Amino acid sequence: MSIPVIAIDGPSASGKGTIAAIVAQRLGFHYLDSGAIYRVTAYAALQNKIDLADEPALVELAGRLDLRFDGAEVYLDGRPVGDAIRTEEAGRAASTIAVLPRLREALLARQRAFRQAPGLATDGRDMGTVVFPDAQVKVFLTASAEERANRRYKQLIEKGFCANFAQILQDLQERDARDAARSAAPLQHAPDAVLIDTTGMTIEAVVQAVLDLYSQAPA
Ligand SMILES: Nc1ncnc2c1ncn2[C@@H]1O[C@H](COP(=O)(O)OP(=O)(O)OP(=O)(O)O)[C@@H](O)[C@H]1O
Ligand SMILES: Nc1ccn([C@H]2C[C@H](O)[C@@H](COP(=O)(O)O)O2)c(=O)n1
Repeated sequence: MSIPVIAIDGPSASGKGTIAAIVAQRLGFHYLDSGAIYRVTAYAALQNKIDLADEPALVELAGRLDLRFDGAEVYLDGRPVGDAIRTEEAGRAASTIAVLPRLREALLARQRAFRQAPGLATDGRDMGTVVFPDAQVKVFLTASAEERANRRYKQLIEKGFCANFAQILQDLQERDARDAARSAAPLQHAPDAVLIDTTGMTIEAVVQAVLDLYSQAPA
């Protein structure tokens, strides 16, 4: 029997990471924030003065990245990167390199290594379509662009960042458009993923909906 995977994909600030992390905690599963891998790769590229369009250099960098995850913290070369990868600029840089097919391929094994007993809950853009196509539960999580921008605004303010609602809404729409338009593993609602529109839903209600899907999924 294969190790169960709950794959949650969807656009920016739809709540994928929040929901996947809580689901993982409730089930005692491992958790993978695949976006953090793209974010920290872009961060490392900028630190190493690598052009974000230079695919061969990025592939080489991805192969030698020393990454460690501990809860919500990501360590690069043994040092915590903290909120430096959580800004909208870092999200844009991650989305920029994420269009490159050979880079995506170079990051696949790193993501699949998170599939360990007793199970994995993960979030991203291609978790159910490319990285774990045999996932037991596939969810496409979304919410209206305004609601997502509002959630991101509050999240940034809580973290002590400056935030402008109109700018966030524009950034988020641009990032989603780029993620959906690329030819390699685009953001999409795949036919075998259950759509959950979380507009107006509480976090707990969304968590429960995903847990219900898991309990109904064939073993
Ligand atoms: N159903 C919900 N209702 C209200 N707020 C929510 C809900 N789900 C998530 N949030 C809040 O929205 C914010 C964004 O959520 P989160 O970071 O999980 O989104 P994401 O989809 O993983 O974003 P990204 O892909 O850009 O990293 C968080 O502050 C989270 O607490
Ligand atoms: N599976 C994934 C995860 C992330 N990306 C890219 C595209 C996103 O805009 C960017 C940041 O992700 P986030 O942290 O906001 O989830 O990384 C991807 O292409 N595939």
